[in-house]
Amino acid sequence: MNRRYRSLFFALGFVVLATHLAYLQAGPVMWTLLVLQLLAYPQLAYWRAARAEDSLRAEMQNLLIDGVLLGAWIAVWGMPLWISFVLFVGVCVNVVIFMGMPGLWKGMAAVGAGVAAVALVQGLSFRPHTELHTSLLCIALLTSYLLFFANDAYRRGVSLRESRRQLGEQLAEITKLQAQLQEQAQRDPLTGLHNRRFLDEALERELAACTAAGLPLTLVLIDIDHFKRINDTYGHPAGDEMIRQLAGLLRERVRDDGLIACRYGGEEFLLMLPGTTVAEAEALAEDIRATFESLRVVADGQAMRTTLSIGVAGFPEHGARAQRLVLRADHALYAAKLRGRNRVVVSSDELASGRALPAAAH
Ligand SMILES: Nc1nc2c(ncn2[C@@H]2O[C@H](COP(=O)(O)OP(=O)(O)OP(=O)(O)O)[C@@H](O)[C@H]2O)c(=O)[nH]1
Repeated sequence: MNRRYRSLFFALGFVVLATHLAYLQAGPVMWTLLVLQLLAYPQLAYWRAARAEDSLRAEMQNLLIDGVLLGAWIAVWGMPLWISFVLFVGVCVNVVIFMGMPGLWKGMAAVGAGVAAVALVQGLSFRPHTELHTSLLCIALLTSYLLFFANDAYRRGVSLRESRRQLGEQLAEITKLQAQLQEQAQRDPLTGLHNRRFLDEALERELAACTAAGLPLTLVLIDIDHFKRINDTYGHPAGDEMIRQLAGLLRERVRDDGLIACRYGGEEFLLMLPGTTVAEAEALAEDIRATFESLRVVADGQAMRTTLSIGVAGFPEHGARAQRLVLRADHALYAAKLRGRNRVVVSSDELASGRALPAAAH
């Protein structure tokens, strides 16, 4: 990951340090070592990190090895001021970039270790002078080094902002899809009405709200009469069309806020009417029944007609719990079927106990 920078700046450093070696009139051994250090070593360091199991960890170690080696060079040359400064700052900037401030101490220790190693072997000398052109090249090298990193930080910042923007967009898309999925999970695909799962939750919620507000809530359970016969006579797609037509009619009648029409089962629909009394709901149910009775449903060129049986039960008269209310509406619907269909029946205590049902119902 650091190969480009290390190779580039060691190569530039070679130009700078070569001028100092020329000034020192260094022999071939020193030149060979410098070539190995500045031109061959970066490739070796990359090779080592690339082959390591944990490349990042190996590269961190490479940074410290850089520090030790450059520290040794500083000591070998008698600590020429500008060169020492540039190499020391270079090592420190590198370790801070890759390890943060805790890395600074490690970097300084590495340079110190290089200096100490040379001091042990050959003792320390102090020759701070560099030629003017070497000093100027040092300044240029350090400046370009820092500018390179600054530009890199800028580019990383830009790409980070771009990634954040893309992530934000993806998150918004996911949130939208989640909302769509949730909505679909609560809808019946044939009619687009809410499904039973949605209603079961909504009913608990609305019942609690109506109880707290002292408002009535009425359920209207609607079932298509002789629907099996419709399917058998006209075909299943025609039956579907009839279900859709009834759904359309119900949707039209419960357009007000808070009133909900749902497909409760195959050919069974439930209206939840918060704030509506049993008498109001009964009138609405009667209107729906009469409208549907006169409706000619056309599917595949065939006109069909049938009727609805409807049961009505309301809070607080017929119960205070959701399940109880649905059961009471179901009993009333059952009574409507038994009394000859095509009618609206309101729940009563007799119906709930089974006393008001014809013998066939027992
Ligand atoms: N076309 C169609 N038919 C359905 C759908 N869901 C349920 N059904 C059919 O609805 C019919 C309901 O039949 P039954 O429960 O016997 O009721 P019914 O024939 O209406 O008789 P009553 O309710 O007593 O008047 C069954 O034949 C189901 O196959 C659907 O989505 N589309």
